[in-house]
Amino acid sequence: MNTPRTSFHGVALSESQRDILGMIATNHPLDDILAAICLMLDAQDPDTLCSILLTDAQGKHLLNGAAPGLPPEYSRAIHGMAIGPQEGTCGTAAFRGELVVTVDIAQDPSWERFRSLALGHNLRSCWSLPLFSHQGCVLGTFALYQDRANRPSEAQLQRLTCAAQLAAIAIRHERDGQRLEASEQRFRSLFTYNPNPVFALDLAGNIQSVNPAGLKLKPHTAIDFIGHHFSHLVLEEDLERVSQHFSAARAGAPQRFEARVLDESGKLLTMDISNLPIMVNGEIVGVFGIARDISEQKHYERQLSFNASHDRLTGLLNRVSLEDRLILDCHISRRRKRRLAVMCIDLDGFKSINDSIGHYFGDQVLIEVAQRMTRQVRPGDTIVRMGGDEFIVLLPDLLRDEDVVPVAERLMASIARPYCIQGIDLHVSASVGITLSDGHIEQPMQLIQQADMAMYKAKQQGRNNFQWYTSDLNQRVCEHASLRNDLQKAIETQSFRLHYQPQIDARTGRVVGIEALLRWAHPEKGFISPAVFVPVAEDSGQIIPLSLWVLDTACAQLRQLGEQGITGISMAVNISPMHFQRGQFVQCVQAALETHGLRGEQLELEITEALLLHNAEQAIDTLHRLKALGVRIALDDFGTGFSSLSYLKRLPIDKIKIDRSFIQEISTDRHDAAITQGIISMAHHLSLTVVAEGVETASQVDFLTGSHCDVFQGYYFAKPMPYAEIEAFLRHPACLSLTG
Ligand SMILES: Nc1nc2c(ncn2[C@@H]2O[C@H](COP(=O)(O)O[C@H]3[C@@H](O)[C@H](n4cnc5c(=O)[nH]c(N)nc54)O[C@@H]3COP(=O)(O)O)[C@@H](O)[C@H]2O)c(=O)[nH]1
Repeated sequence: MNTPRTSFHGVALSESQRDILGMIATNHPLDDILAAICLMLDAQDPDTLCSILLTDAQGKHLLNGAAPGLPPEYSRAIHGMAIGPQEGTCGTAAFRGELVVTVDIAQDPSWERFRSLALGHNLRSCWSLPLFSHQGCVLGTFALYQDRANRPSEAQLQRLTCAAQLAAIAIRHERDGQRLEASEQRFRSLFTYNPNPVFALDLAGNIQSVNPAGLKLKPHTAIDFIGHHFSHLVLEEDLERVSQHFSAARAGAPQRFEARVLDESGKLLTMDISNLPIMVNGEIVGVFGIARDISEQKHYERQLSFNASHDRLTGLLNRVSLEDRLILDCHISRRRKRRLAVMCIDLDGFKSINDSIGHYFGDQVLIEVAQRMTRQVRPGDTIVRMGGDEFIVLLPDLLRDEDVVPVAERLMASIARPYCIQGIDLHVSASVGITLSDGHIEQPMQLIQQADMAMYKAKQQGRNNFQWYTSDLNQRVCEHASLRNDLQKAIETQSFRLHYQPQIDARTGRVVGIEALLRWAHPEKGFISPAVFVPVAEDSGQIIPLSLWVLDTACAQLRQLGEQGITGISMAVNISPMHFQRGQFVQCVQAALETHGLRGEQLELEITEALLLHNAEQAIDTLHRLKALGVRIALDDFGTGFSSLSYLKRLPIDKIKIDRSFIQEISTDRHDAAITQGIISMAHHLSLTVVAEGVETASQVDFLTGSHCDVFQGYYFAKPMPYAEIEAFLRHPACLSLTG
């Protein structure tokens, strides 16, 4: 080896060391530093030649680091040598992780692959130390070669160790720098490309940096962000809470919370914010604020919760919200020592709107009803749509019980005003049930039941009125419910019968018609009057199947009478307003006539004025269609309803039936007598036949005959009777006595 020999000088070494450390500190390229270390060592010990090899990225091979004294051809040849148990001195040292001394390359079995190469360059001995990272990974090797078989002296080993340490420091420094740079780049990417706004705040809460997504919040004032306090971004109402979270994060506890900010356009955004402490060398130096815009999500959440608690059609609260509101209102009235009124409001005549002109019109009426009601109550009051046409109103702050009356009256009056929908005038009214409480009630929902019972009473009282809850109502409502159940069973088992009552011509005394009257023999309670169960069936809708059965049976038995040779009489059937108002009513009548082979004139439908209360135009149209079938129409219970004469002349009817209440006192009460005579005379002017109902005495017959009444019906002639009896009765058509 022809390298100059110089003696070892400790001082010189430490100076060179300082130089090299300086190079490291000033971030010289690693190649230069490693070469300088080698040159330093080569200069110190001319007997040796240095080589620094570095592990590749996979840690499997050694690559040239620096070896300025070694023949380049040799360095090139060993570049990429494997790390392994028998891979020359360096490959083996890297593999074992310890100093490996090869005294004689010519003899060493691990030099098999490179022996001739080494010997050809006059390299005979090699001593190699592995270089380690902080984590104990092998970074490379530092080796000394000599041109003779030899082992290292103590001083040489010291120099080797010292130089290897310097090389390790340089390599670590460079790798740490690379790692730091990579980590910084990764962090910067996370910051820059984060789709959510990210703010770095100092400990005082001033914005130090903001990413592009954050800048978008207020693009025109972006520059103003930096150095400003985060409070400029936050909505004032949320500021105190946000500051508390910031302080907690600054104290080391990561925070997550929601807050509202205003964007550039003044739009209010709801943000899901994370506040994370920024930790540097174990010290908190600031806080990251990472915000995610959840405005849309919040919007949907609000919508979902609104839908869950509100009625879609009217926007009022729905049934789900009722109990909570009621509990709250009980609490309010207890605390303020006020009265709580609960009103149950059910619309009268609403079903017929739905049934006759369709749900669109029904919906529009409900929307309008909700708006009108809302205008009649105070902001602290509650209106709930229970479903269908039923509403609950809660008034939690009444001074006295009677204060509910004007509210109920206002509500009823506002509901009763006509509804003009697509040019069609519609009318509904309201039946209102009221209950009162001081808020001290264990089960507040009982108040709803009480108001409901009172509302039912209002319905029974003729609708369009309000009624108070009283304790005896409970009993009646229970009876009503049980009657409804029994009715259902009776409908299913067809347990009804029809009785027939004759109608007598006043001039001839002959039977000109019979009226079908429904009869129900309850299995336990015995005979129940239709005056009791028909209204229940009307309320529950059970009247429809019942009415259909009556129509069909009456037609079938009239046909049967005809087959027995009993002809020339008509069959009168009572028609419920609910059935009449159904869209299919005319078709039902036509079908019954066809099924039983009857002519229209053989059937007489008895309707009441209640039919005309809601949508009279529609009712008149239906009557015309029935008349077109030949069917005759009688106006029943005349004199008890509103008996509007203007309507009467427009109605396509054939008869009026004077109500029994007038006939009863006809001989003794001159007012009833006068009214009856007036009705008869007016009806005749309109070319209508007059039937007197409930004729019981000869004097009544005399008076009515003298007043030119056309037809009589009543116990004086015959009570309603079953089919077999009416058949026998009609088989012997003797003229009935028309005088006492
Ligand atoms: N929708 C339907 N309503 C019906 C049907 N069947 C009957 N009803 C209605 O029920 C009410 C009570 O009827 P009812 O108990 O049958 O009473 C009728 C007669 O029995 C009774 N009547 C007849 N003559 C006399 C009498 O001289 N005195 C007296 N005290 N009562 C008498 O009057 C009732 C007949 O009423 P009307 O129908 O008005 O002619 C009643 O409102 C029935 O309409 C049905 O199938 N469907």
